[in-house]
Amino acid sequence: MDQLAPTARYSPYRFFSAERWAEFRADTPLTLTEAEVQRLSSLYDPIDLDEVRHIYLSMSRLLSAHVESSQMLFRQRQAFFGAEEVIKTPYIIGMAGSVAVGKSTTARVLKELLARWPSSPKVDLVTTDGFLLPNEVLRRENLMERKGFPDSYDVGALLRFLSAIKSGERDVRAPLYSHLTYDVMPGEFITIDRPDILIFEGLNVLQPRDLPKDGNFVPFVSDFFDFSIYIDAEEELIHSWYIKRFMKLRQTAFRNPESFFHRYSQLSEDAAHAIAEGLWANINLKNLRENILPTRPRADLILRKGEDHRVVEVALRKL
Ligand SMILES: Nc1ncnc2c1ncn2[C@@H]1O[C@H](COP(=O)(O)OP(=O)(O)O)[C@@H](O)[C@H]1O
Ligand SMILES: CC(C)(COP(=O)(O)O)[C@@H](O)C(=O)NCCC(=O)O
Repeated sequence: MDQLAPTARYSPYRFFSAERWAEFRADTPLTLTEAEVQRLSSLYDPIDLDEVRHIYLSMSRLLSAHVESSQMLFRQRQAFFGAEEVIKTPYIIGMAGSVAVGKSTTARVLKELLARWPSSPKVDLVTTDGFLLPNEVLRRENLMERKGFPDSYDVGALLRFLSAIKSGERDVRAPLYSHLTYDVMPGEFITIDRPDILIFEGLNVLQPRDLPKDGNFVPFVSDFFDFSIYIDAEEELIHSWYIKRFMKLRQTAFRNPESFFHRYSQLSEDAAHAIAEGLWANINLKNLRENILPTRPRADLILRKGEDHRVVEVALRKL
């Protein structure tokens, strides 16, 4: 597929090799140990301390500057409004990218790094899978083959959640999803209580939608973001990561009789491989091409991963 760097003369981005990007770390201290990084990395998306040092510390330093400037703006607005109350709301970082590109690991590592800034901000992480419609509804609406597509989410609930967070509400609940049952978990929630920073991660978080003709306010999910990150890689690489992960899961998580995919652990290697290829081609690749990749140019920062899951190029939107 395409390279990140554009052929067109104007691009809203500046592009950096991983080596160049690493230099922007400056004096940002490394606050994670190898053991902590291993705990945060998922079995299927390896990351090591070197990658944290080279890619994540510069990212942490950049985000620190952005968060600080938004806090300064908040104080100035407070001074501007005088006696009027101004509510301090969480700084929201949106994170998008394909299935199997490694969003969860990036989000978890980033969360830990941000929480270890000297100011010790409260950082929370929410994934959008909890906002998927329950399988019962997806089946009824013939959407099981579209799990992860924009129409498989309860977009209203998602927007209500972000709107409550941005209004500074306390104890806002987000529903949870289980990869074991392949379904949302009825009655299970994570409660978000006015964090300083919220990382909001999911396939479609940069998705726009049709604008209502009547001029009423219908927000995009990304309207609530202060900063957005897209995790990118060549289509063929993500494909291979998805298949490898599926084949590993077959020997681990799918062995659990309660796993939705348990039957695939009983199949021959070839038959399971064919199932994984089908899921990739019919659901995840389609979703990547139709809905996810088109949102890439909306991100403030793009991390492009290479062969061994390492970031090889970074694109940062010019201000
Ligand atoms: N069928 C599954 N069983 C167990 N865990 C899974 C399954 N599918 C995905 N996961 C885990 O769920 C998380 C999210 O996966 P995914 O949506 O593909 O995004 P990403 O790979 O970008 O983090 C990952 O940590 C992944 O390892
Ligand atoms: C649950 C997901 C839709 C990801 O959801 P997200 O947190 O990005 O909203 C995805 O991991 C998934 O399970 N996709 C369905 C196709 C498949 O089984 O690969």
